Amino acid sequence: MTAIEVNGLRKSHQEFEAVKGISFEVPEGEIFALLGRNGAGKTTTIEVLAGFQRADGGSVRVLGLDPCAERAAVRRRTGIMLQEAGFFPELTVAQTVDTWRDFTAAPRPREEALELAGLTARSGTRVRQLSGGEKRRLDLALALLGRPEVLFLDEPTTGMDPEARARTWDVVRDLAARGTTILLTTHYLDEAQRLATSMAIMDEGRIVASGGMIETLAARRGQVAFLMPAHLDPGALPLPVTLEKGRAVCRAEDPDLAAQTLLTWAAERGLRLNDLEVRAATLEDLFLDLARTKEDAR
Ligand SMILES: Nc1ncnc2c1ncn2[C@@H]1O[C@H](COP(=O)(O)OP(=O)(O)OP(=O)(O)O)[C@@H](O)[C@H]1O
Repeated sequence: MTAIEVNGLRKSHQEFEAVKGISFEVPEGEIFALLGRNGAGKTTTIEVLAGFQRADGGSVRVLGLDPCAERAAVRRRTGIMLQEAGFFPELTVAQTVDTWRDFTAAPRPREEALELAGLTARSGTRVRQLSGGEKRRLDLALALLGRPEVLFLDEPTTGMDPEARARTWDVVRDLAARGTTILLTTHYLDEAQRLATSMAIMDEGRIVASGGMIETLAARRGQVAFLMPAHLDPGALPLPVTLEKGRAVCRAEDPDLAAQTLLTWAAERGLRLNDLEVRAATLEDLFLDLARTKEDAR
């Protein structure tokens, strides 16, 4: 079943059109990353999906429901973690969770929610004493309280240390494996690449690239990079390279094969290709390519 359907969505803030007719679908149990620079329209899209804002055009469905017309039903079955949470600073973590439990139908036990978010040890700490990353974790605990079928996570790991980030990824993966559909935004491209099964990249309110993560990246060229040997003319190499910050970079559909060609060529000449790196395309490459294409079009 399709858990989230967005069809030609448009949304303006006063005069400014933040979302200009976007469409995508997220099947049940998938992790979908909505990506893009600051101001691309990601949060606006989440706010419409969560029923906080009404679409100006197009349609959205969450679990087959209209988030605006059927707000109560959608709220019961979804969880949301927005960028700015409104907590009461004087309450402890445990008191905050208990307060939210009172407003949640069939909530998880407090200890379970804290455990999932890695906050058990901070249970008695006042919210004002939490670090930024810990506040994000408290947000996650609250978003998970109602055992949501769909979870919206707006920059869930911002401010978290590497360990907390990795732990959050595990929680997200585990929830998806049990059937929860997750739509997340993040500026950490490695995070999106590791977590999401599919993605859409937004720019100025439009989707400029989308698809399955593995398929999208596999269709792009990877690269082989190495320190350019001194006194070697790049034109003499068996494959074309560009020089980027002192490194020779060869873009190739099959980077393993390109590396073999380059290494064999070097060995035959008694040369070493130092600091050799061979890798498939990354989301960061895709982002940079999109930025270059946009720059060239100007
Ligand atoms: N309430 C509002 N009133 C006026 N303009 C708004 C409002 N909310 C958002 N905008 C504008 O709409 C555009 C899209 O904002 P949005 O928050 O959806 O982007 P975003 O992709 O989530 O960005 P970020 O990565 O910075 O969170 C921005 O230019 C923003 O300034």
